[in-house]
Amino acid sequence: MIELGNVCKTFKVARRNASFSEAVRALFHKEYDYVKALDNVSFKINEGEMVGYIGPNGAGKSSTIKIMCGILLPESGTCIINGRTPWKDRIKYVKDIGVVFGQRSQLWWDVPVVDSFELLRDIYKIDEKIYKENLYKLTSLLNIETIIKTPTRQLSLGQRMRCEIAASLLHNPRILFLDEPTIGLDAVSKIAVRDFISKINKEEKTTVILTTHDMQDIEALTKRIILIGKGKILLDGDLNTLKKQYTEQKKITVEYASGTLSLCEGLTLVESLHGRAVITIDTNVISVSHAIAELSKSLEVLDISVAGTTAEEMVVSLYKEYQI
Ligand SMILES: Nc1ncnc2c1ncn2[C@@H]1O[C@H](COP(=O)(O)OP(=O)(O)OP(=O)(O)O)[C@@H](O)[C@H]1O
Repeated sequence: MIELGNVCKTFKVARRNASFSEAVRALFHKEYDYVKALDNVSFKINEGEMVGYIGPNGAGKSSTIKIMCGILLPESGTCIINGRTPWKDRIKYVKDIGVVFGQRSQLWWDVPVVDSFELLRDIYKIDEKIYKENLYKLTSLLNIETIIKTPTRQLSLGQRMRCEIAASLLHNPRILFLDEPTIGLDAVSKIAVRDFISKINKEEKTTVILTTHDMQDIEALTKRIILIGKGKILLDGDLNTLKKQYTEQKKITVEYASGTLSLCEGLTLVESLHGRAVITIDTNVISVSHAIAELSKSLEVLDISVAGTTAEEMVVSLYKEYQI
């Protein structure tokens, strides 16, 4: 169980001066700005849940993850994870968590990946039998058996990311923090990483907290999302409910043999060409079934498809509404 209560974090940043004279003055008298990265952040995550932690650039996602990992201290608030405060019981606590920062590596750069794994086995004091079992399971599931003998620096991004994920799970952590794990990966690698995350959440009941800007990751993996903006938690809820709530428009594509397109209130034509029309429906004005009935009155319809709301569209609406 993860429980954060009113966590606040402010960074003190030396002010950059625009002019040369100001820069010289700053040598003798430094001025600072204060950036409120987290402003009373509170949430609870149950064991075995997979949660998407989303927000625009600079919202405070990585700062929250760093606090939950125990590598950043908040100035106030509480953070209790599996009964421990991350930055206090460090040695015991790290055995419970696995971390992947998509933009940083936890593998030693110049040595073969398997040597990094061996070092992690020593650091976490993983029992030999468990280590061997996990190494076999993770390398085969992530399809990295042949590449772990290669030094990290010679791996492609997708290969390295799969090795990073294996490294984070060698010690059987109950919680996995993933900060942009699919950043920069091609479509095939993204799907492989997503499938694996989904598998360990379902089969091992590992709690997963995922931050990403890739809404396809969110759509594929999480039921619940927590939205942070300007350091504040703005929303916490079920992805499908939010999708319905935050997107009033649906897109409908009609293919027809004959007739004249006539649009009633709530319908807007996006494009029309050779018996095929794309129309948006404002579901606040007219329901999808009524819209289809109305269109069928004036057209000999061959085929109709309604596109569901994507998480991407929902996020655009959310960011607009919260002005973040
Ligand atoms: N070490 C630091 N020193 C000073 N300011 C920092 C530091 N780390 C983060 N910040 C500031 O805190 C705020 C939150 O940053 P954070 O990295 O948590 O955002 P984020 O949501 O992870 O962003 P992104 O999606 O761009 O990675 C930003 O305004 C950032 O500039």
